[in-house]
Amino acid sequence: MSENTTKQTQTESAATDSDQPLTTTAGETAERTQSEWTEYDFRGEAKMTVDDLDVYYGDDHALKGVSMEIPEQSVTALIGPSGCGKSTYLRCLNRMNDRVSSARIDGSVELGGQEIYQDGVNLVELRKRVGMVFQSPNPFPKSIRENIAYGPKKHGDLDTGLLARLLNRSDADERDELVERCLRDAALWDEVSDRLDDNALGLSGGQQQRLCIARCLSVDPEVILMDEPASALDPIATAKIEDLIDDLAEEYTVVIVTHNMQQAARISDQTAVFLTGGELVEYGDTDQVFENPHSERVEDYITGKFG
Ligand SMILES: Nc1ncnc2c1ncn2[C@@H]1O[C@H](COP(=O)(O)OP(=O)(O)OP(=O)(O)O)[C@@H](O)[C@H]1O
Repeated sequence: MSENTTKQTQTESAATDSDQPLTTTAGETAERTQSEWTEYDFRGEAKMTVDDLDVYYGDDHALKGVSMEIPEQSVTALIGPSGCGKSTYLRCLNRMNDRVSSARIDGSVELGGQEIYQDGVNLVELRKRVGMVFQSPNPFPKSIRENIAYGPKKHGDLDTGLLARLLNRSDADERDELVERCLRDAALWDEVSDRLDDNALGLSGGQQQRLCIARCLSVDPEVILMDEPASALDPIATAKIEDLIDDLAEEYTVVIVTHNMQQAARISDQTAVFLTGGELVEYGDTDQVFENPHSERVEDYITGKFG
């Protein structure tokens, strides 16, 4: 890194003032709190800022003091051996762990400068802004069209009824426009445009996963969390999802858990490496993490010496 490179440490990240723009400050190096921590200069502003996050499941301390900033409109990959806490971390970003009765979460997670763990946060609204795509495609057993229209209808985001008529539009026009836009954005339109009323469960696994991404887009999220979205897919379907993720990052902030290091290297802008025990050991530009990791343990993991 050059001398002028912005220095970003966990300590600095923790000190980010929510009243200030969430950008790094050039030329400063705070004392490192973790010897293996990476200096990281990301481009753009932080969409999410995680500060000193601990997660416990009962007595099991699954995540330990994790701090990191997630830059907007980019792909952040989370990698590490099984059980190191990647999914736990991902689920903290839209409070999915709230559903686990044994889970206790300490620390702070901000979305656009707003604390998501404060009292009074509307979880439905939060999960609209921070959507999630799971490992196994899980479309509703409904038509392709209904899969997309369901969320906005539920949230009242479609101009239906009186409002649509005042705008001189029919409910069907509103819905069909949205369905087409989301399917196009998820690179699925050309494959399904002539069978929108077919049951979504009749699609291939890769198509179902792109439909789930289209469904996630239908409520206009800012952040898309993906938990191994291609692990159940064949190489061709995986390549389509990877291309799609690349396109999505032009507009959205994407955070993806993957077991596949080549995939992380191919698609992400920055990579966070978690190691056993729930520690975030290294976080940095993807090329740097894979080609020149600061941490010996991360190097051993990446070169396959363990994990
Ligand atoms: N719902 C839960 N209840 C209790 N313990 C859990 C729960 N979810 C995860 N854990 C524990 O937390 C730790 C981290 O699990 P997590 O699934 O986040 O890891 P991971 O890195 O995503 O693993 P994998 O790559 O195998 O999916 C593990 O010890 C796991 O057993």
